[in-house]
Amino acid sequence: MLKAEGLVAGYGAAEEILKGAWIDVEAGEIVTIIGPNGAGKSTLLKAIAGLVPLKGGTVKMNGADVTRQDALGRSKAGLAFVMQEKNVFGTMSVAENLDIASFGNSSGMAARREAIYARYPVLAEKRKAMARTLSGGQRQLLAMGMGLMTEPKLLLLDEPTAGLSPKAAEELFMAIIELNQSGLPVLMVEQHALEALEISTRGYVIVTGRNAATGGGKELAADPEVRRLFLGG
Ligand SMILES: Nc1ncnc2c1ncn2[C@@H]1O[C@H](COP(=O)(O)OP(=O)(O)OP(=O)(O)O)[C@@H](O)[C@H]1O
Repeated sequence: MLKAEGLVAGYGAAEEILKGAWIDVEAGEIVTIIGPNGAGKSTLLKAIAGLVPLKGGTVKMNGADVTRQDALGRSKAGLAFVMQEKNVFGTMSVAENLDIASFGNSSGMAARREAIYARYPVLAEKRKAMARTLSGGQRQLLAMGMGLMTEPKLLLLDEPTAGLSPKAAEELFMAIIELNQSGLPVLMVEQHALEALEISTRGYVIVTGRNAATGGGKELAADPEVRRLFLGG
């Protein structure tokens, strides 16, 4: 489904952050990227989504080369990227946030919004509330709902549980599993590495912009070296 190879990217004149990283996602998978702070995990997701310009490498979606497409083109190709922070418009209502996420594809917008309300009743209850009044977990559901408004083929989530209480984080992981079971593949970056790997079909370890390890989610979560390096033993 997603095949990203040899990605080289960074910010301005500084040393490249991504130095040849690669990621595959197959249909039906949840794939998690873990690694130390500053390894380039978020940059990797942004490079896949077209939000950081690539200096090398290719990104393919379902066999189609989207490397030269900008972020909107990649969204139309089926990629939805949910940022870690500032991922909703705080002074707009829940409904307005969902509608603005339909930018470029307004036909059938109301039906898609209703489908998201059916999936996340809490958003239906709060449809007129300003997004800034939502709890952290509700805000993250709204941000994912905004991604779903584009009818993606692959959902990219950058640290979806960041800043959430343990209970809210667990609920969000459940929401990610449910989304995946409804047929949507997910590629996420997570600081809660162990919990995320436990629900993932596969995982990648990224260190200083390169692939350091890859394997099944549970297998990586149980790997003593991964545990020592990233999970505190
Ligand atoms: N917009 C930016 N401009 C300049 N440098 C940036 C920018 N965004 C990130 N960086 C730098 O790129 C490097 C990799 O950042 P990135 O956020 O991709 O890492 P990460 O693995 O996701 O880290 P963390 O786990 O801490 O979020 C860091 O040194 C960071 O300071």
